[in-house]
Amino acid sequence: MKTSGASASASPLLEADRLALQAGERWLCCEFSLKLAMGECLVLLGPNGAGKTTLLHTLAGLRAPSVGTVRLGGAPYSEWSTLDAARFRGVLPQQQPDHFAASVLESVLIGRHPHLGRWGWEGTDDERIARAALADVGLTGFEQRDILTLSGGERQRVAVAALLAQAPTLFLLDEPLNHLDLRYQIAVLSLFRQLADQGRGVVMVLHDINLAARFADHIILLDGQGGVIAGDRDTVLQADCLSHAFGHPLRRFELDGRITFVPD
Ligand SMILES: Nc1ncnc2c1ncn2[C@@H]1O[C@H](COP(=O)(O)OP(=O)(O)OP(=O)(O)O)[C@@H](O)[C@H]1O
Repeated sequence: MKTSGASASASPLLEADRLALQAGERWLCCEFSLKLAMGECLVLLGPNGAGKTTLLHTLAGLRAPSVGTVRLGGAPYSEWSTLDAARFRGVLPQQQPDHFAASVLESVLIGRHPHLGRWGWEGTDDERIARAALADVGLTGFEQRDILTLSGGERQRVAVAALLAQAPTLFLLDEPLNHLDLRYQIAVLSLFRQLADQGRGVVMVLHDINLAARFADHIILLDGQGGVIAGDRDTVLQADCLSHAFGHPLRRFELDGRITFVPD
């Protein structure tokens, strides 16, 4: 069981060593390594089916790597208890499955479960944290709404609020911008960027290259044919690499100091 906060805080939040991933018969990516420190944001980019979700799930400890190792806070997932891992890293899935009616507040309070005491009751502190998380995603006033009545974007923001309430050190986000309009795309990415700047770590799958250019420190670009380019944002975000990976020509512009890629 991983319980040593001291060693977890001294190590990189996340490390992958000589990682390679396979789905069925197909190799999604050749061997590569990564390290994510506190304060950093890593974006996973690539075309549909390239293996971004598979990679995110592997980094989250939800599936074993085909080759190589993953270490969370300095230790392999096998040394973490489920509860300690849930306190240290939180995952935003690509889809939010809702099978039962529940209030928005109850749904966000699920994020507090790894922190509850022995009897599993949520206290006033948990409720305060959940309400603050709802405020962070612009959903104050939605607390008593049935989750099944929400729009797609509202539901996505509830999922983000539940993850904020979980308050992990490392956030792993699979397409966090799903269903969000332009304003909330920027708001949600700014929120996670701020959390990274305050010392957390963020790994996220994005489809928008320009938002990746704006918010990432590091990029892993999967080309869909097993190729991987991993490195600093400015090293990886080159028009030729991106055009090759996405199978469509892109041009790079600099506008008011901001890098922008435009498809031909
Ligand atoms: N059990 C399996 N057997 C065969 N292929 C699989 C299996 N599981 C996943 N795949 C394939 O692995 C590939 C990677 O899937 P993944 O969901 O990681 O891609 P992605 O980059 O996140 O794609 P998207 O952008 O479409 O969400 C896909 O082509 C998928 O069909």
